[in-house]
Amino acid sequence: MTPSARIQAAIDLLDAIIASARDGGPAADTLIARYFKERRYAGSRDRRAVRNHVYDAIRRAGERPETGRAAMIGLAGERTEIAALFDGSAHAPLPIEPGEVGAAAGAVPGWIAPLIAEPVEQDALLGRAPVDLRVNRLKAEVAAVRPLLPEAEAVDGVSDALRLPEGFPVEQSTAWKDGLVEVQDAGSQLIVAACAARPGMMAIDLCAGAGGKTLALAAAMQGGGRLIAADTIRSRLARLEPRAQRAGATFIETLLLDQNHEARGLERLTGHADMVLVDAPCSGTGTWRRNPEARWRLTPARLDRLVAEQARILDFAAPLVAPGGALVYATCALTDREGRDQVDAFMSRNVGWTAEPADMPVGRAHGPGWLLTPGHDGTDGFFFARMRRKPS
Ligand SMILES: C[S@@+](CC[C@H](N)C(=O)[O-])C[C@H]1O[C@@H](n2cnc3c(N)ncnc32)[C@H](O)[C@@H]1O
Repeated sequence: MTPSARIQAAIDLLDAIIASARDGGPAADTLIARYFKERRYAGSRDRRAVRNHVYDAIRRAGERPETGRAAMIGLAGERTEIAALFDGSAHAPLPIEPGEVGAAAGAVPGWIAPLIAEPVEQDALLGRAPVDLRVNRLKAEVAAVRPLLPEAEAVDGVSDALRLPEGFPVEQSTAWKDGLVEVQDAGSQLIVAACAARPGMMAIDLCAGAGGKTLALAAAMQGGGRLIAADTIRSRLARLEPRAQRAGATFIETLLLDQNHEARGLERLTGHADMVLVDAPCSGTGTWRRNPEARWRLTPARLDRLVAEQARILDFAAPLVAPGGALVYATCALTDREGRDQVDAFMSRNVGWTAEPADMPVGRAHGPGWLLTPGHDGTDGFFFARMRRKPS
């Protein structure tokens, strides 16, 4: 492909990504993979260049652009080498018309900017994310893994974390294939640390998904005790099984819950858990550096629905906790409605709970909980809080 044809390919892809964000379709990565599957003539350098153009244009535009061409013209306004490729040659975009305007630059959609927690550095939400690993203590110590991944660096304040450069193909490494490491953001690892899981505990990961945090809880429990991974989506829980096998975490039980009838499936566990983790569905504000087009999908109505669902999940999670046990609430969102205010509202709806300060070497206190942000901590963005149920 010529450099100009790569720009046109990026424009075509951006059109598909914009429509998909508007209509709730597949993620940008899926669309890019499909696009190149149908265009075998594109070599690896073409793919890399097109992908970079697409993500540069997505990162640059806080609001969802009208068209892919507008998104790329916006980028061209800041990069003359891209502007020069709108040359009208074969397979190239038509020249930029005088007065043709590109998409506006910005980090965050205007409607959500004022809702993001006050200390968050909004520009850093769209930076590039490294590949963080968690050393799986069920199989290895950090010191034993380091020589296997010499490119990896330690992460201050997160004992089992190693950090690799963006895009490092860790899944091709022996350490990953043998289950010595899992890909997991250092911030997620700190949430699991806040759960203070220990061998012999009865722990429930209530929104387990494919089990990223379940596996870390299993390692903290050293395979001893009872660990239940629950979710409402069967396909997500199914992805946990092979990961657990690879990690040697074979004591995990999975529990498929019926959406809106969760309490029924959880009834026999009432009052039994030493720790319940609610890693709630959320706006994903804190992971925009990994999925930058996700900010074009979010709407005020969707945020309202998420906030209501988080409150509902907290309310059916709380009765599971034994007296003296802990409820840990976490989101990868940075709006106060989903974090600080959600926990404050839970505490005012329920008596007999105390918020425990996290006091970690990374992050900062925020209301009843703890905030991690890309700008301040170099992790994905998270809010989490640990609430202790009064002993009986
Ligand atoms: C943020 S994701 C969890 C990520 C996962 N804990 C990890 O570390 O990889 C939120 C999960 O909550 C699940 N979920 C949504 N509504 C739920 C509900 N009512 N009860 C239980 N899980 C729910 C979603 O299916 C999704 O897998």
